[in-house]
Amino acid sequence: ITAIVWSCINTASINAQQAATTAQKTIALQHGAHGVGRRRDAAMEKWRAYGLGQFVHWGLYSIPAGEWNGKQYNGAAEWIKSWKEVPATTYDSLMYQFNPTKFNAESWAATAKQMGVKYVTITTKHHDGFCLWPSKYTNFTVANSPYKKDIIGPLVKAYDRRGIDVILYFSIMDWHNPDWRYDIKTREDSVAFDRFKQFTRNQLLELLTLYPAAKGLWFDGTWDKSWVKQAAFADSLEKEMRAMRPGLIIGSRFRADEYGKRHFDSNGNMMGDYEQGWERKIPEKITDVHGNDWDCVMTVPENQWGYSKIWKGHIKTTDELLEMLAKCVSLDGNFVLNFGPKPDGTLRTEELDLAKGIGAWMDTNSEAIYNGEYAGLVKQDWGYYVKKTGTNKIYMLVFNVPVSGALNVVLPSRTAISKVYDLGGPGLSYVPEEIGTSTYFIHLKQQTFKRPFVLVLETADNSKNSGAQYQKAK
Ligand SMILES: C[C@@H]1O/C(=N\OC(=O)Nc2ccccc2)[C@@H](O)[C@H](O)[C@@H]1O
Repeated sequence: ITAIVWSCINTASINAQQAATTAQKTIALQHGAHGVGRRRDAAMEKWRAYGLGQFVHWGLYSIPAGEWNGKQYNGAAEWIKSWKEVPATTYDSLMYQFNPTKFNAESWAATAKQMGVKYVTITTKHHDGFCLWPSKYTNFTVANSPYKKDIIGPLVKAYDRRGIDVILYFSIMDWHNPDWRYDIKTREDSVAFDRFKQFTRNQLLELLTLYPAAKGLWFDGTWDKSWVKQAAFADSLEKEMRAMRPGLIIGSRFRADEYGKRHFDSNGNMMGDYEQGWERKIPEKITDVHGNDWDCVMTVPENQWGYSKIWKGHIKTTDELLEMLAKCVSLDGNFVLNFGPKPDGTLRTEELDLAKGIGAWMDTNSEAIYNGEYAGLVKQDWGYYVKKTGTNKIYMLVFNVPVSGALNVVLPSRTAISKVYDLGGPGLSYVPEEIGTSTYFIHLKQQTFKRPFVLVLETADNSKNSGAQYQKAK
């Protein structure tokens, strides 16, 4: 017996040593993630519950709309200033054409409200450097356009008073500012970029001061070496902004740690409050999101954020976008759909139609989207599970009805379905057929469905009658 005991002790100690060596050693970081795991304060709990958001990309790029001197730009319309065919000064003179006479912040916000969005991310300044607010740190703003008036203020007010939270998009990269650098190679670069850093700090503090209702900042244009090398500056600026606006929400794209690691620091911990890497892509499974909050930002065409006259390639339909929304919420994320308003300030018809279609579905089914989280159930082909935060209510968002008409549900053992009903069909309920321990078929009552629909599962603990017999499979 002694020999057996000794061999067990030896095995255990060898396993412990192996575990220590394989576990990554934690690196001491000054400017890495400042928290591990999810923020649990009210502001972040609210962000986590949004489910559906709207992105708005609007600026001077909306005027050329992907075309220059009659030629189509192959990239994303909001990047047209970077096209070699476009002289920067000629692009910048578009400021003198910016006059969205039909712009109406209230109508944009009303469209978003009807669509069912809970937050909106609005471009204040994109990579081209044009500011949609009258910044006092540059002349390249709406104040010097024929339009003259602030765009951001009315938008914040119109959305906020409808209960839609506003997040301000801000591009660090600024092609208009002569002090912008892609990398810091010389003394001159360093002197210029120090001026640029102060300009950036001034504009961000200005935005937080002018628009105190804004709940967060969505940073972009932070991938170049010049900014990646500013770990200390960016960290201190983030701290300053958070101190100025308690509860402020900032994603993983803002800053790098002192080893240049972005989104996840050198110890693998996420920077910021939520992961911002899901741009035009959606995680496949829950392990892809590493237990973090995240949102997916999505375009209607393949890759156009700003208004583009011609939408090439596949244009996503209402049901495709609803399935993306369902998938995001089922995996603990939010889904943010982009709108690229026209230069006159109106929204394009295709986007208005999508907003109406999504809104109509949300009118019936939004309780399966808001305050939703990963249900922890075995994924089935028919669609997506969403669990209502803080309850045992589970929603089945059905997009693919099997030819059998029977939806398979596998629950954790000792859990039973106590009730099933259709969120959309008043009084339409189901009696599931139990075909194994905590395994069921829900036999749908109709054969064809034109739209995605939601069933509500109420579950109960049935550990007491664990030996329960189940109905003979029919
Ligand atoms: C929301 C989009 O954000 C951008 N760029 O996004 C990224 O760079 N995405 C990215 C890059 C590397 C990894 C993951 C995502 C911008 O250039 C674009 O014009 C648009 O505003």
